[in-house]
Amino acid sequence: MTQPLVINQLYKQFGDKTAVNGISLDVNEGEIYGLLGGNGAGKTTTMRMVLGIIYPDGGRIEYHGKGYNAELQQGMGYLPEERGLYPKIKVSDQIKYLGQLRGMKAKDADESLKYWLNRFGVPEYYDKKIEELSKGNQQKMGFIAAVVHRPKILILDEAFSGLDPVNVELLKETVRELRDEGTSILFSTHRMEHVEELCQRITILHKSNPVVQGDIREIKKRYPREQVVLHTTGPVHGLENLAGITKVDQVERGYLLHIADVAAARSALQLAMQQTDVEHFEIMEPTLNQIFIQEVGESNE
Ligand SMILES: Nc1ncnc2c1ncn2[C@@H]1O[C@H](COP(=O)(O)OP(=O)(O)OP(=O)(O)O)[C@@H](O)[C@H]1O
Repeated sequence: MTQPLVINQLYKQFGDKTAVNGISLDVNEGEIYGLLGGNGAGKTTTMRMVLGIIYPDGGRIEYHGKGYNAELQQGMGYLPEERGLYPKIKVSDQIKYLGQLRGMKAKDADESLKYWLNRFGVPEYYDKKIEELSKGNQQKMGFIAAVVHRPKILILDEAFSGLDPVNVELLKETVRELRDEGTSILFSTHRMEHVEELCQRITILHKSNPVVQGDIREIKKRYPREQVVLHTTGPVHGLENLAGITKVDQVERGYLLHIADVAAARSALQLAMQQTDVEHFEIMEPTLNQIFIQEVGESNE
């Protein structure tokens, strides 16, 4: 079976600025693929090339094994980072029109729009103009515009920006459902916790270059474990004097230790057991946030 989306050595230059410098990745059917990077790293440019809005200067994109063709638009959906809907036009007129542009019959577009408005608990927005809605609700309408025609490939650029926590959960659930129905989703965000929850594979871009790529669990194994959680019933004295312990933070139920090596974790555990009962001991995996900051510590622009 051919993959829905394969990007091979994609390259884009604006004047003398290289915006994307040789990115390759592929998205499977029923996958949410994370595209990460600081401001100006090249995420939106990559997405716009996938959508055929701008042309690559080098490299190739294949959709189900074929190059770009106009019909593809019917099978793709896009939620842009900046709001893409017209403020003065009614939600229903606008989204039904977009659905029809992507090959839907007027009746089907109408039914689909009503389904999504109900799904998000806002059927009354059907007759509202975009400018009458709050920023977060405009974002939800943008999401509906991206999925109204049930695209096979969905491009979400900062999909959760401007949403309150309840709406973030609602949208996350919806994105997972679309994935489970087989949609291939390319997902960009600055929020690492969303990536940890939704994506299995990622690419981190830094200054236009892919710097980290692959399965999140495999990526984490490549980074040293530098923190230890130690929960105890009583105090532990002398942790800061052990070799290899670089910092001791007191936390609610014990300590968070910063370690230089695993031997330091072992000696901390031994010391704690000599003095009190140990309730919990864990050598922590690095978080994606820590990996991101390590790789993209320096700003892009
Ligand atoms: N149309 C354009 N003309 C000139 N330069 C551009 C254009 N579009 C993007 N760039 C430049 O290309 C680089 C990558 O921009 P891009 O918007 O892809 O980054 P991004 O990773 O999406 O950033 P952000 O997280 O801030 O949205 C930036 O330096 C940007 O200024």
